Amino acid sequence: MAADHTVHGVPSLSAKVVGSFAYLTVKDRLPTILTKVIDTIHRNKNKFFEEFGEEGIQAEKAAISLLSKLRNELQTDKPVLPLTDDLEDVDSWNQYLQRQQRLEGDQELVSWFKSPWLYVECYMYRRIQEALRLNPPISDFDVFNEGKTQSFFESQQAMIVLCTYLEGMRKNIKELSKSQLSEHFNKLLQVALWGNKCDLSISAGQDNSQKVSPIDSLVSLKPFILVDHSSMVWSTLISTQNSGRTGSVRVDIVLDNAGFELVTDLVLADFLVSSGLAHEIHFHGKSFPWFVSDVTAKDFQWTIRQMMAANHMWMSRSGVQWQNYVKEGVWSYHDHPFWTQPHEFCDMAADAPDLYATLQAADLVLFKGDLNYRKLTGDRDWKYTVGFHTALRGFRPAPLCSLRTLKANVQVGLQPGQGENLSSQEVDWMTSGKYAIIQFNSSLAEQ
Ligand SMILES: O=P(O)(O)OC[C@H]1O[C@](O)(CO)[C@@H](O)[C@@H]1O
Ligand SMILES: [Mn+2]
Repeated sequence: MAADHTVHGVPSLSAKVVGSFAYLTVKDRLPTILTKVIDTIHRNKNKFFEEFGEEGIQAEKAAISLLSKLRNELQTDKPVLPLTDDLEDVDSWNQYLQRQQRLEGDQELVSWFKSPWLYVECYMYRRIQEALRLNPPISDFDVFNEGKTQSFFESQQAMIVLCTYLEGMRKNIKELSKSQLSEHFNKLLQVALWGNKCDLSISAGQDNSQKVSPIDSLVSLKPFILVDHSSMVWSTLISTQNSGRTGSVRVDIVLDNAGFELVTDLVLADFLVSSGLAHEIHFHGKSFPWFVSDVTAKDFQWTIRQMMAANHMWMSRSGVQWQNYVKEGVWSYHDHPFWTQPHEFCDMAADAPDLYATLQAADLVLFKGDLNYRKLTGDRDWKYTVGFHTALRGFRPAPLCSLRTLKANVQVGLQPGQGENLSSQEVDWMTSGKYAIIQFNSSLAEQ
């Protein structure tokens, strides 16, 4: 299926619009990320030496040299180059480049500032991976690991609050009425939503010792949820129970960031299982380090181990419970190369039919975070009032819901005038992470 730069006249967001958020990201934010990656590799020089001797040092130098070259290509708007490493997704990436080239036509080569933002930003993370893959002794080094670990430890206080809430509820969860369950569900759905904001702001403000509860802050955050379809998500879960089906209810969570956000997702998943609303949770993560803080298999396992080892009774008890869920297969972690590719999700059925079929087996799919929203909507310059269903362009493997704080300038499904009002009050409302959506679509028609 062809990616199209303009769908029904709706263009992809791109750095070619000078001054746009895409432009500022490609011009300033991406080179800054690359500089930090280079610095991280350099700071770990001694570790590479200890592990691999002189070969480790050579690999460190060679990787840094490839990344500096990458930064230079980006900053001088050079053509996007084919990948040359041995990962399983190389052909798919190189075919995608050809696809983009066909859309560009003969006149212009695909390049950093001219092509769709979604494509070039994803490509940058894949090139970081290439720089490591081409230098085998350090191929598995996660350049974003330090930040992810730090985010986990900085939000301990908020995690304790969440685990205490969860363990308190677990005791008599089977006796709760439907309306009590629905209240807990709404709270934990919102916690998972705001977990996408940025850890510290929801956890304990600037000061970690000040114990602001992520549960208590939900009330004051409520006005910032621009679209709230949580009742439809609830109805979907309940209807699977009422339909008299014998099979088990399965919820898939397409994860976003490690650290506090992942813990909020695991707390929600635990609630779904322990309440009996779901019987199986499939988590989908990334197969290599991606967009700075996204969850990989290692992060997933590390997080559960850290929880188990925590020096707090309820936190470690939650960790033990989660480890059991994994052992029993009630929870499972999956990755698929498609999640670390640049495709809009409407391409999934054609380009990753196995993954699409996997999602079709779910009763509900939750998509966490901003990047997943950009991929759901194709990262296009949609009008605010266009329906979510329209923007999904046929992507409907199962009833789905996006839980996302706004960090990029794409938003659909707003009320007439809502977007314009926000724009007149706050220029950066779409990118600051202050606003959020719980946006649902079930298969057949516009909501
Ligand atoms: O982790 P999230 O919520 O997907 O956020 C990452 C987002 O941040 C950005 O870098 C923009 O701020 C986007 O490229 C990306 O969509
Ligand atoms: Mn992310």
